[in-house]
Amino acid sequence: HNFYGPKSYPLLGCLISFWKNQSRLCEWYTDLLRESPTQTITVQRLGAITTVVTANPENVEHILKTRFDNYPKGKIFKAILHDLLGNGIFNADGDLWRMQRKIASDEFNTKSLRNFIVDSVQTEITERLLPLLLQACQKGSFVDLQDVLRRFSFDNICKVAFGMDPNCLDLSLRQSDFANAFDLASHLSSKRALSLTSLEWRVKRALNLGSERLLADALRVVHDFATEIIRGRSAEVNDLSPQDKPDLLSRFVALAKDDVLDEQYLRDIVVSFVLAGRDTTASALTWFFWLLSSHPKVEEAILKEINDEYDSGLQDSYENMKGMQYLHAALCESMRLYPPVRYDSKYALEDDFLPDGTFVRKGSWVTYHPYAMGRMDSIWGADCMEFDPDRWMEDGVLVPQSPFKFAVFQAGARICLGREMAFIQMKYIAISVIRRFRLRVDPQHKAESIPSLSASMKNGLPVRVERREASSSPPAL
Ligand code: HEM
Repeated sequence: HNFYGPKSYPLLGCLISFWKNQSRLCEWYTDLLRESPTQTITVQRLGAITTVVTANPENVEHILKTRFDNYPKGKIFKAILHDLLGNGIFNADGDLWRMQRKIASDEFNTKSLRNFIVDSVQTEITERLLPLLLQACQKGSFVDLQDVLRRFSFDNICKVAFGMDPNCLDLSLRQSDFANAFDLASHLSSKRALSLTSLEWRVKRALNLGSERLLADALRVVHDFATEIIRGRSAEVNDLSPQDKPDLLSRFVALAKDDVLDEQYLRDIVVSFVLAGRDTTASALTWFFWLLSSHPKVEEAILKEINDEYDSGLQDSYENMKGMQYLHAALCESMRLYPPVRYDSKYALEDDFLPDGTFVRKGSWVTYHPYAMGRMDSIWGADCMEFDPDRWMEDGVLVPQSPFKFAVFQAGARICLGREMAFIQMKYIAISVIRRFRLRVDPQHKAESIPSLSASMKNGLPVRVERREASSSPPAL
């Protein structure tokens, strides 16, 4: 059977090259996956669980769809996020996951939730984002676009998940305790994954020491806050209808009238949504605006599409936004090269063979790697490193790619539930900003990502905001 991987030694495995490449793990895996004949490698090193990493679409389909039941999140991953998420959808497997998935995907398919998402995004844009950018434009100072986008998506996901507005994008206000605690709790929870062994954080947790003590304090703030909102909402339960209380929590509360979902379970579900929906869209848009700043032709083509669509009459409507296929292609193209979730690991319950012949031993990790997949000639052709939205277009129409090839939102049964919401948010922001402003990235800025699971830009993205002249539609703020 197939076995490719980094240079390894008896006992140590690939420990030495792993340490050498620690600051560039994604790039290192990408190089190794390119060299492997089937774009799959097996990584073994002292002290770590064996991991099969793949950038092969057939293998990805096998893991995420064909043998879905053999590749759950697994106990180790669940333990890391359990204090924050409990059994919420993002952290559950089996029947617990299936039940939440069914309810949540039914709700995500309703028109009323979609309208609510559109309204929340539009309000956040007109009342906070555009005034903030206009002010930066008048002052002529740099603004950290990544920070602005993160605040935007936190406000927005809280409104959609909880029906609550933390008002993070209003920089004149003190950041809410909930937002601070949520930031800290998610940061410290994911840091657990970087511990050498889970024993390290488990001992600290048992003794309430260091980062684990900080985490416990932050979790208390997050959970108390969420519980308070849930109690308030449950008291109103009889008056709830999707029209006047359209957020996700209210929908789950309405379904929990017969005690199917208890208070803690409701809390885990909504907190899961906040975690899943907060930094991903902000990360996608940060890299998108950074790429646009060095690809003026793409920016012009997007602006033309926007102006054509607006000239056709329908202002700021969902249909207008949906119609913009080149913009959609440009966003996909940007996430192909800079996926917000760079890699994602599953746990093998039983021995298995992947379609390319790679053996997976029971108890190992299996990682699919969207970042490396976007950089494979075998998938996207020799020009795979170029940012070219046209590769998604045929005769002016967007041609979607297989989700097993473009696995940025995962694929199969657990495909991201928020992808439509993410596109609504990204497209509205892109349209509103590009129509009115030109963002100039600080020429001194070096775009580097922080070596972590999510693709944040190190030191943010400093941009200067300029008013766009002579656009066919004036910048009404
Ligand atoms: C560009 C933006 C986004 C990207 C690239 C993205 C990507 C992903 C990925 C890779 C997963 C799989 C994670 C895993 O199972 O380990 C996922 C799951 C999920 N995402 Fe997203 N996401 C985005 C935006 C959102 C938003 C805005 C929401 C909020 C509604 C959301 C809600 C979820 C949920 C609830 C899951 C768990 C689904 C399940 O396990 O059944 N995502 N997303």
